[in-house]
Amino acid sequence: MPAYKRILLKLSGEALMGDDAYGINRATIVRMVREVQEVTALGCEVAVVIGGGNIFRGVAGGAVGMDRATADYMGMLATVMNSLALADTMRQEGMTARVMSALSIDQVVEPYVRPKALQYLEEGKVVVFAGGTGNPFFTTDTAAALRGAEIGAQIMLKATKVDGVYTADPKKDPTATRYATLTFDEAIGRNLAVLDATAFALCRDQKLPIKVFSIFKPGALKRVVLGEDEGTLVHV
Ligand SMILES: Nc1ncnc2c1ncn2[C@@H]1O[C@H](COP(=O)(O)OP(=O)(O)OP(=O)(O)O)[C@@H](O)[C@H]1O
Ligand SMILES: O=c1ccn([C@@H]2O[C@H](COP(=O)(O)O)[C@@H](O)[C@H]2O)c(=O)[nH]1
Repeated sequence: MPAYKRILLKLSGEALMGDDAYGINRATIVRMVREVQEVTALGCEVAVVIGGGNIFRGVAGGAVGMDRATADYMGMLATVMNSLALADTMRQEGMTARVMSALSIDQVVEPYVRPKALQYLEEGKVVVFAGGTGNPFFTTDTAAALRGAEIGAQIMLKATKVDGVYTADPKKDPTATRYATLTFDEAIGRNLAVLDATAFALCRDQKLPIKVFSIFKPGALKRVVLGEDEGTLVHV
């Protein structure tokens, strides 16, 4: 039995590169989709937000010298590309997925309409929310928190490149240690940058817990959904 009826899963865009330098690695996206399929098979309703870090970030090197808002819109378009790739891979794996975008690109993708998203979830379809929040100066972590709250998800799951929340960035500080649990106020107060502060604050205010775990660990998503000990829980 899944521990949650409905989840919002935030997938790392950057992880989609696999061992490549850029873009979408085929084997990696298929592996991610199969992990999602495992939890839909448990009867869990799944909504997904995927980042754009494998293609473009408004604050990264490729955007140097650009107007920030323009660069951010490019980043949001990158998330639309990743979302389309994800939904197409789901289709190939026998799943039914719908992409809904916060940015209006009618020829390419359906617009985000909350009641329609809720209907899809109730029908057992996976909903992929594309285009972030639709606003510059935000991130897909904040989009995940926002959509998670809107759809009444019981938890936001951040599947990322590290296996939890650490006392400092474990990629920069090898002495950092992992928390099993911590509060939103601790995460914000200690400037723990595994999610941005806006996302932490929104989840705190909406009482939407977050689980951070590794996207690279086979079976980790299923273990989280089954309520087993995996990653770090951030709570009120
Ligand atoms: N205190 C911390 N604990 C854990 N990770 C941290 C911490 N501080 C910084 N990080 C870094 O945050 C990263 C995860 O956040 P980020 O949103 O950038 O990645 P992502 O999940 O790949 O997102 P995207 O979808 O944008 O590509 C980790 O890879 C880790 O290096
Ligand atoms: O609501 C949003 C979401 C994202 N962006 C821009 O897209 C890129 C990619 O998203 P990541 O969360 O970093 O994967 C981000 O760097 C922003 O430039 C945005 O503007 N608004």
